[in-house]
Amino acid sequence: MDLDVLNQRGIVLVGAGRMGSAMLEGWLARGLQPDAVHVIDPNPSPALIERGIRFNGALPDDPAVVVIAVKPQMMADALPQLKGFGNGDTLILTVAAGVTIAAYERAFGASTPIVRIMPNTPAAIGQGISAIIGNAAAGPADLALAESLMSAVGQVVRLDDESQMDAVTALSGSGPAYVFHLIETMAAGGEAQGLSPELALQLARATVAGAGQLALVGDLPPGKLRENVTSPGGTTAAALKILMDGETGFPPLLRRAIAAAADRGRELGA
Ligand SMILES: NC(=O)c1ccc[n+]([C@@H]2O[C@H](COP(=O)([O-])OP(=O)(O)OC[C@H]3O[C@@H](n4cnc5c(N)ncnc54)[C@H](O)[C@@H]3O)[C@@H](O)[C@H]2O)c1
Ligand code: PRO
Repeated sequence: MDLDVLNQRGIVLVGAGRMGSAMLEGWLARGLQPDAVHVIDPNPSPALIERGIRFNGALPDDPAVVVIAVKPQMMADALPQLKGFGNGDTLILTVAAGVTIAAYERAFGASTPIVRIMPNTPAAIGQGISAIIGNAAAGPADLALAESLMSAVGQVVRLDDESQMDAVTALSGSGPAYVFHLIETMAAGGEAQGLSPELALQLARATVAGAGQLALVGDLPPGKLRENVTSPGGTTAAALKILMDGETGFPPLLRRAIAAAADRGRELGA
């Protein structure tokens, strides 16, 4: 990633909580200079302060990028102080769920380049995936800069239309939580069969991580990987009969869960 423009002009991060810090860790690891980073956050993390990042101080007049990573519910408090970064050369990036590009254009002005991003927390270890979409004022160089920043912390996909963002949020933005819950519930299932909590958790974690890695790096689609585990008439088939049930299994359950998350995204943006 070419960080020269960020190291020269500076980057402002508004909100350094779980998602803001996860991205910042990835950028620092790839050569972003701590003294080029200006964080606005009323509750700065001591770990970040120790890195030499500037907190809640004077901001550069013309930073290359402003990254907004506050909760959607805090947006009305956070945006007014940033208005001065609008209608210039500063690229506005935002990771907030639900909040639409139109809302940022109202705050910054429609000629401001704005890119909406939906990342996820595996960004903290460089294994995230982010979807990006820009407004009309965001040109190819703006999108390239947004893509370059987010590819420092994982994969990046470009969306065709902002209307896809709530579905993306429901799938990959919130998705790590579903997987962590899968680990919890698989471990609980192992415990119910007599394993100790520690052993059940170790087995569940390694199984989900290993299966995830296999699905990511190999050429085989997940359905084929599933078949490769499933001996006819064997143990896996007995479990999948329950999990793949069209009425009570994963398919209707995850369809409902992802729909609920997407609906909530639409509500947050309304
Ligand atoms: N956590 C995730 O998995 C995830 C994934 C994708 C997108 N997001 C989006 O990222 C954003 C942040 O979520 P999070 O989980 O990091 O939340 P968080 O609560 O961990 O972090 C938010 C941070 O914003 C700070 N803050 C509050 N008001 C502020 C203000 N007026 N100005 C500056 N900073 C302020 C808080 O002190 C906190 O550190 C949300 O909009 C969320 O939709 C989160
Ligand atoms: N975390 C945020 C939320 O729960 C957005 C995606 C993941 O709203």
